[in-house]
Amino acid sequence: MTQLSAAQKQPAEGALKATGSKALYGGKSTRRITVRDITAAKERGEKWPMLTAYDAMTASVFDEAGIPVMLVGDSAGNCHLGYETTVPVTMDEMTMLSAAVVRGTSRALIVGDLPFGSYQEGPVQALRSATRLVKEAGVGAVKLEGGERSHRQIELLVESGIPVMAHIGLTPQSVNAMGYRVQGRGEEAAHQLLRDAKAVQDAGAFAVVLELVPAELAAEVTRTLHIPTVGIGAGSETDAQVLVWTDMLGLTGGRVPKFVKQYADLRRVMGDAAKAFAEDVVGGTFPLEEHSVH
Ligand SMILES: Nc1nc(=O)c2c([nH]1)NC[C@@H]1CN(c3ccc(C(=O)N[C@@H](CCC(=O)O)C(=O)O)cc3)CN21
Ligand SMILES: CC(C)C(=O)C(=O)O
Ligand SMILES: [Mg+2]
Repeated sequence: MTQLSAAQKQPAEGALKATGSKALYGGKSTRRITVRDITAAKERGEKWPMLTAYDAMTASVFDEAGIPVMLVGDSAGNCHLGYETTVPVTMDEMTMLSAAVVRGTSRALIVGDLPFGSYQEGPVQALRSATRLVKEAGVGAVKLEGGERSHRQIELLVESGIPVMAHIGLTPQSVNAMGYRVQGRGEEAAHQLLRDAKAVQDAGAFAVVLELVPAELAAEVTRTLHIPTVGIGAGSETDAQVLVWTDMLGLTGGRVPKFVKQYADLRRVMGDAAKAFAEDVVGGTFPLEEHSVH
């Protein structure tokens, strides 16, 4: 591993000065972050990062790096479990993965994604599913897709004491109906997105993901709402940014959406390491005396 520079070991002094010791990223608190901390960050005008995580080990790396919010995304379907889409992911799978991420972290707020089919029947089904993630996995909040169409679900969860992150724009669980297309282009679609954003805020969501919407529209939604917006393919003006961890670290096989920035090439690092191990075994150079017991 290369040595981290001093600048990489801790956030820039400027960032700390601007945000103070309460900052979600770079702040000094070691207790677990809550949705109230997220609300306070919007009041301070602070931007924050979110990453997905699907297992305890990866989550512990991001927790130690100071990532304040982790999403156990149903993107686990295609990024962790080998499905084509997020559609087949079950509550049993999300509960198991979410529990692992909670166990691997001590500081990050963990948000559990409600999978397709676990809340569409109505508010009561949504409450039953969300309760499972809270009680069995220990998540601090849940996320579900849909704006106006999901407002009754959001209302009941919030009334019941479960913080909800909403998700509008491109909603991948509806891939069979909408495809993976940019949402909110054109006047009518832009107005619908604004209505969806207001609906989830009015229903009590503490934050809202905006996926694959024009940057100008995402900026308008961010200015209009008092809850934070979390962008993915939604430009630079949202309060927070989220990426799928296997995309941003170069582990995802195949095509990656164009809004992803790749910060490492783990696929190559891991592939090279596997080949080096295989060559050592075949060539008899592993194990050596130092790896042996007598
Ligand atoms: N690995 C991965 N990363 C993701 O971000 C992700 C998933 N999987 N699975 C669930 C959804 C699906 N997502 C996707 C998938 C594809 C595009 C995509 O191909 N978009 C086109 C733009 C299409 C248009 O212009 O309308 C692109 O070129 O990025 C976008 C989001 C985002 N989510
Ligand atoms: C991309 C984010 C917002 C998501 O819903 C997921 O990873 O499942
Ligand atoms: Mg999701």
